[in-house]
Amino acid sequence: MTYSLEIDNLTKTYPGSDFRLDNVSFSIPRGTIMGFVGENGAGKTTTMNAVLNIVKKDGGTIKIFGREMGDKDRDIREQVGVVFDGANFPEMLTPARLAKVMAGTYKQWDQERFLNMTARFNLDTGKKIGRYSRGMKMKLALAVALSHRPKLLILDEATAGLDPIVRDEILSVFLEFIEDEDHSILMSSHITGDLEKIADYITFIHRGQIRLTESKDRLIYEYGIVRCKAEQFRLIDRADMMAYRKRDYQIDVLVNNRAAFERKYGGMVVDRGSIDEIMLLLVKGGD
Ligand SMILES: Nc1ncnc2c1ncn2[C@@H]1O[C@H](COP(=O)(O)OP(=O)(O)OP(=O)(O)O)[C@@H](O)[C@H]1O
Repeated sequence: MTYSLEIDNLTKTYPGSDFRLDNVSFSIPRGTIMGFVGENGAGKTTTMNAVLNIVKKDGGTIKIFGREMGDKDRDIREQVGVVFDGANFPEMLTPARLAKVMAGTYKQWDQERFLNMTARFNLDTGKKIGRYSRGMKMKLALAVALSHRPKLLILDEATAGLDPIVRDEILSVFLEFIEDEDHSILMSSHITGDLEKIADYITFIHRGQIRLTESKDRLIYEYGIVRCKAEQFRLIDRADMMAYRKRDYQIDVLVNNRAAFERKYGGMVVDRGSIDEIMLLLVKGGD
């Protein structure tokens, strides 16, 4: 399998902060979308910033298209499109002017694509960006990111605060983007329903540590949550639990093979878990 992005034992601390990105490792196969989820402050943006060389890593390796990126590697940098929450283009510019600036910045700038994308998103390219709504700014950021012909898109909360109709449009654009099997996406989102729709894999991060990377279909169709009473819980081998969480009247147990679990523990019912529920168990549960 070939990968667009390979992160291996990435570590990062900030001076004066007790947060630590702790040996973060995960990879994104070409042609796929990786959803990146975790609580506020878990380390998603720090990981993405390290990939982009915006923050300097303390240790580990990061390979984009098989190569480590140094400060001078403009060619790799150009192949990475970035959309961060609160994209801030100069407010006085119109998108038409902005496109001229971008055409001077990126060797591969594709003006026709930019015009197609802005038309598709109903963006008035003659209106100052300062007068754009938040959703329009996000769509503009995406149009810009896609117009320098990236192969990897890094999206940090790119659909946050957008209405469901705009989100749906944007998700379709992401799916079209990865139709080219050379293209991949790393996207963080607290809207896990969006990831359930389009991601191929999900990576869960908690307090700077990767808890799990798994295919979304396995998470939805093979993983499961057993909701059991204390006496049932005592019968379950620890090796069969990925995590568990004690609640008022029941204990939720995360298992990675629903069918095998039900065969082994006849009578215990295993529900499908949503990505939110699985995250809660991985984050709040014991194991
Ligand atoms: N420049 C910085 N200096 C010091 N600490 C920082 C800096 N940037 C981030 N942090 C800290 O690093 C931790 C991880 O932050 P990060 O932004 O990576 O989390 P996140 O998972 O993206 O969170 P969110 O979902 O809230 O966006 C937090 O505790 C944050 O306060």
